[in-house]
Amino acid sequence: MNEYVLGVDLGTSAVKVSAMNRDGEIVAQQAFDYPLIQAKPGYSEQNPEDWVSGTTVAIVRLILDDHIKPEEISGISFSGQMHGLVLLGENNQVLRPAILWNDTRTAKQCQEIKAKMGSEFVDITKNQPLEGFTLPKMLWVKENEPDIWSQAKTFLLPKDYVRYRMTGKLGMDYSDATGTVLLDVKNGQWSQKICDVFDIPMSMCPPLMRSIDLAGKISSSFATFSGLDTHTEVFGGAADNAAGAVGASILSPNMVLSSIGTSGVVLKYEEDPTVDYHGVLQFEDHAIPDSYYSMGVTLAAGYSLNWFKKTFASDESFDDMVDSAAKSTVGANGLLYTPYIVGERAPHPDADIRGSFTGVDGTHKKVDFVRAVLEGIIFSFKDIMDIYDENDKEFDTVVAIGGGAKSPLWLQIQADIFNKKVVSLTNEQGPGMGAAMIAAVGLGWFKDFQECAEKFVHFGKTYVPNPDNAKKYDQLHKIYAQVYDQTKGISKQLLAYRRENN
Ligand SMILES: Nc1ncnc2c1ncn2[C@@H]1O[C@H](COP(=O)(O)OP(=O)(O)O)[C@@H](O)[C@H]1O
Ligand SMILES: O=C(CO)[C@@H](O)[C@H](O)COP(=O)(O)O
Repeated sequence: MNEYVLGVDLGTSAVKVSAMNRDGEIVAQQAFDYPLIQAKPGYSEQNPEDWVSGTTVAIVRLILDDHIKPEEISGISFSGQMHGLVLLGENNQVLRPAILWNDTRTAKQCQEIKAKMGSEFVDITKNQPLEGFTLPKMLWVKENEPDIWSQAKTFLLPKDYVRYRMTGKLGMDYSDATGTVLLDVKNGQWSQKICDVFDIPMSMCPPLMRSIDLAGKISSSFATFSGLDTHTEVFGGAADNAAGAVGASILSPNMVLSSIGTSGVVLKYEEDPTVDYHGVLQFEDHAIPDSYYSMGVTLAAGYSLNWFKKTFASDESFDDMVDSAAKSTVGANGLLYTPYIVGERAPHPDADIRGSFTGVDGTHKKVDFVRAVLEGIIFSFKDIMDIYDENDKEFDTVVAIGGGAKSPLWLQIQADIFNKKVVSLTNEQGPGMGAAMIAAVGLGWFKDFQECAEKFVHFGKTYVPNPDNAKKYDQLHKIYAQVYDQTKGISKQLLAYRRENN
């Protein structure tokens, strides 16, 4: 009999479910898109029911179209978009749309956290309070929607809600729990102190588990709904970036992950829990027991490209639009783009900054704009890599994952801007692969992630920096790095104008 694990990658644009066998081969994949609700500038929400139905449809298609037999699915695990607040009431019903990681409405609540707790907050959570994180979102609901807050009994993160609907069991894994900034990271427990200061009942915090822990089995109601079998074991899973790092075999400090999904992430495996990036980078529990990672996030990486395509190139395919950038030059003929179109997180935590094209010239063509967008996103990653350089963190290999890693041109741009070799995977689905690996290790198919990665992770082409291009990009990055300071005042004024006139 065949045996499979399913890796559920609950992204921001879509859910992708991969079925993998014991030899680490992807035997089938299905995806289902869902919308983002952006009612006001800075707002970003999704309906948790869309995640559940999207995941169910993808699983049903694996069973009906790809002929994966339910009795052959031994385990399921998850990679989940981080930080999104799902509030549940008395009967675990969803109380309002989920407020997502890229929603930046909580500047006031972040200030309140800083004012009330100062550096003690960073000591406990290993992170600064930033708009995207879960605690500020809870405080926003408490302040702005007191009727909803008064009904709230539990909070979950996106993939935890899907897991709950599959198993009937509430829980959250440590890698995602760090991103709530309610976790006392050193002690591996919800922080009583933070709950007390902000008057959040500890009872709202779900039980904690490790990524590889068994959360439960498929419930009979979800089995009826999806066609799955009730023997299938469901494991905790991880934050998408932790799962992506596992799926890209980032298992030692000499390797760095570059992920272009809706967001962009530069991530480094950390062995030492006392490392201090002064809150400029995030610091999280890993999916691998007793280990950590640091990362910097560009809020609008793939999102910038989606926005550009939707707005200026809706008649072209994604591949054609991205490939057209080869007709421009290194540096897009002197055009720079900053990807701050929904605000930014690292290295400029600023909800009010907005994007820009700088140097627009009468000779520029659409291909220059496409190229500037691709390059600007990677310049923002370079800003984060420079923080590792400043902290004497050495690494020699960058592994690229996410939808953006589908483009060979963009992978070469990464190698040239980072001036480091960039390795792709044979399949760009790092988070989905990581989710499947978590289930495989949870089931005991492998003794640890290292052994599992040897079977599951397959590196593809290596992109080596072109020295001439690297030199030009170094010069351009120095110009790019000035744009944030030069545009932040203007961005604030424009945002105030929009708020007054919307
Ligand atoms: N052919 C392509 N070439 C380069 N980038 C692409 C291509 N297709 C999609 N993308 C980018 O990939 C992003 C989606 O990546 P994905 O990892 O699936 O995101 P998420 O997990 O956030 O849903 C899109 O925002 C888009 O910008
Ligand atoms: O906020 C973060 C990490 O802190 C994001 O990386 C989200 O986890 C969403 O990821 P994608 O949908 O872009 O994969």
